[in-house]
Amino acid sequence: MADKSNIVLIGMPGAGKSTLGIVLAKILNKDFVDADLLIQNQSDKTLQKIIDALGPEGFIEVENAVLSGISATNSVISTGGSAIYSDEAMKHLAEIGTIVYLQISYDSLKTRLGDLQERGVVLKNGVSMSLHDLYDERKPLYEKYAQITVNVDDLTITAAARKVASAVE
Ligand SMILES: Nc1ncnc2c1ncn2[C@@H]1O[C@H](COP(=O)(O)OP(=O)(O)OP(=O)(O)O)[C@@H](O)[C@H]1O
Ligand SMILES: O=C(O)C1=C[C@@H](O)[C@@H](O)[C@H](O)C1
Ligand SMILES: [Mg+2]
Repeated sequence: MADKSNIVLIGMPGAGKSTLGIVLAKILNKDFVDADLLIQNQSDKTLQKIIDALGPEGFIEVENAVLSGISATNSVISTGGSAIYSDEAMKHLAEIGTIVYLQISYDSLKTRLGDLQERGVVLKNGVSMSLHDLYDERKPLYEKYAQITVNVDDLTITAAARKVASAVE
């Protein structure tokens, strides 16, 4: 049987998966894996360079392959915001851990993210896609894969990490 000792964080870009993830790992006495850094390591390129070179669909293929190959145990795994576009990867992550959706409102997304173009976000329908379009497109996908949902609007990183820890313990 697969080891389900991992906590896998999903959610909108800027929801705090990376920032909160490491705090959560300390609270839960787990290791920490940032999937974005695995993608960079395995491609030897920055995320933005991969997106620029391969386009959104190409980046999603690379992300799918890297996430599907994760074999971590007893870790908090922070995914990138676009992980939910890869069904194979999400199924693998559900087999090796509990999927926790860090939910934020559209207003929080807007405040956290700033400029979409600067942030290196995957815009599947091209650069004309607004932040609102992105939120509406992704929200049902995060909900589809979530096993536990934790709203982290208006919480500090530490308070949000404690709330997630209580939800999973
Ligand atoms: N609870 C919070 N309160 C205030 N700011 C936050 C909070 N969580 C994250 N931030 C800030 O939002 C920004 C994005 O956070 P972070 O990089 O952790 O997001 P992410 O979910 O990992 O995004 P991505 O999907 O792009 O990897 C950072 O500047 C971070 O400091
Ligand atoms: O939400 C997104 O589209 C992304 C978020 C980042 O974490 C990276 O995975 C990448 O820049 C794409
Ligand atoms: Mg991150």
